[in-house]
Amino acid sequence: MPRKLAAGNWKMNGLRSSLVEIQKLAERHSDTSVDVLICPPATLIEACRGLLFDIGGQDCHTAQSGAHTGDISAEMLSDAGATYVLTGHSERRTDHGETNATVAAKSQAAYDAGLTAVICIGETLAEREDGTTLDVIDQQLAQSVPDTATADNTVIAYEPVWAIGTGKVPSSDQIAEVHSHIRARMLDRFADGADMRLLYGGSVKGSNAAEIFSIANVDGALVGGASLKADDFSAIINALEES
Ligand SMILES: O=C[C@H](O)COP(=O)(O)O
Repeated sequence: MPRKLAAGNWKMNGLRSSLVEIQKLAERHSDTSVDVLICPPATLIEACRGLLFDIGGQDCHTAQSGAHTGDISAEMLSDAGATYVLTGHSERRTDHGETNATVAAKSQAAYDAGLTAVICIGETLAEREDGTTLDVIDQQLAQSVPDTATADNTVIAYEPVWAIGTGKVPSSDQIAEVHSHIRARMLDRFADGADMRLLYGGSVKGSNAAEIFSIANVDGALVGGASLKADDFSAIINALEES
């Protein structure tokens, strides 16, 4: 059985004053039975050192150093105390034109720096409505997940683009279909595919978390908005612990 993981992506939110939310969460979940990951903005990673939880970056460059103004490398994230990094989040794919090939290169850079990559995939609303969801997922998995992926260095996050920040959540059957499809592809491709953690992301809240965590092959969640406040994220962690 894969280890359960509750991951919070703060996106471009959070000042030093927000660290109190992580401290509160750490106090409440000091004996948690699940893995908890917080991906704050890069400016706060160093300040999170020593906290109870795993800390991750939200993106990294394909190179470890060089003339890339404004970018951050996986090695730098690791040096600041991160152990994970998100790659291929839909906001990076959409806003920054990241292709599957870029996502694979960033994920490989993460592995090379000793980080675990949380590789994000998911269909748009148009693709869902066209009935091409599983084809899109297949292509993203084939092209974004490096051949060097293992259950230790890789987490797959299924985030339907239309469910991110919208309050719209796919039905349990829709999540189950995609997660079982991803599991089958990971089993086909990797010897330890059964242990690779598969997260669902998109409008996860305390009120829907238990239902989502009851779905087969859902090993946790990648949470945006509801990870910003300790009370909200705590309810999701509780639901994962009880699942
Ligand atoms: O990375 C997190 C996802 O984009 C989900 O965001 P959300 O929980 O605000 O919908």
